[in-house]
Amino acid sequence: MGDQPVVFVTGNAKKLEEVAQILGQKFPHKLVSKKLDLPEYQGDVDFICKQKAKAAAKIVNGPALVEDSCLCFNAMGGLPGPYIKWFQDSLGPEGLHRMLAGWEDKSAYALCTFGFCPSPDDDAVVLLFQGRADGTIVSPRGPRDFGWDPCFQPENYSLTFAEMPKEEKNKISHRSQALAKMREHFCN
Ligand SMILES: O=P(O)(O)OP(=O)(O)OP(=O)(O)OC[C@H]1O[C@@H](n2cnc3c(O)ncnc32)[C@H](O)[C@@H]1O
Ligand SMILES: [Mg+2]
Repeated sequence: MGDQPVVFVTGNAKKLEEVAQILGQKFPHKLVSKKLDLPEYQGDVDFICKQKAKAAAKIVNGPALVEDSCLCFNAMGGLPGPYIKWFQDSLGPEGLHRMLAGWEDKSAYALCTFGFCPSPDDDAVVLLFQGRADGTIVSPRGPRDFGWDPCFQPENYSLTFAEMPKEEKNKISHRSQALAKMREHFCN
């Protein structure tokens, strides 16, 4: 990989903001970002992240980092899962909460998977780092600046992700847990 910078490719400004806040200087490689909407692949999350990371590495023609976030409702066998973006865009946090109206089980988990692809070569091996936060889907509370944060209340907390100070979310979130694993890998 040499001294080439790692390019974090995402079309989501809020994701990028959190990644920068969480990682800070604690990453041994130079990390830059590129705002670009990659295809929304279908399949299980590992497959999606591998495809996404390979596509990104080809676009930037070098080492690339991507991330895919799922929101999984236990009552629905893990759906919407990787398809949450479309549900979030069409229904918003109210609609997501209402989707579970017919179910007693409101539990859910957020899954964040980073995919690191070291090169644009077809046979490049993608590394995955995953973090998970368990919680409950509640009637939305708090600012509306990031996706489904207003309707996700993490386990053992009385505030939704949206109501929490950013530093608090970043201590416990699916994203921070995935990044902790990634840091461990690259710093060892
Ligand atoms: O370009 P990429 O990185 O793919 O960015 P995206 O916005 O398309 O993101 P995903 O494909 O991973 O879809 C995840 C959806 O969940 C939302 N989301 C992701 N992380 C979140 C978080 O921590 N809190 C609230 N909403 C989140 C995000 O806004 C999307 O609507
Ligand atoms: Mg996406």
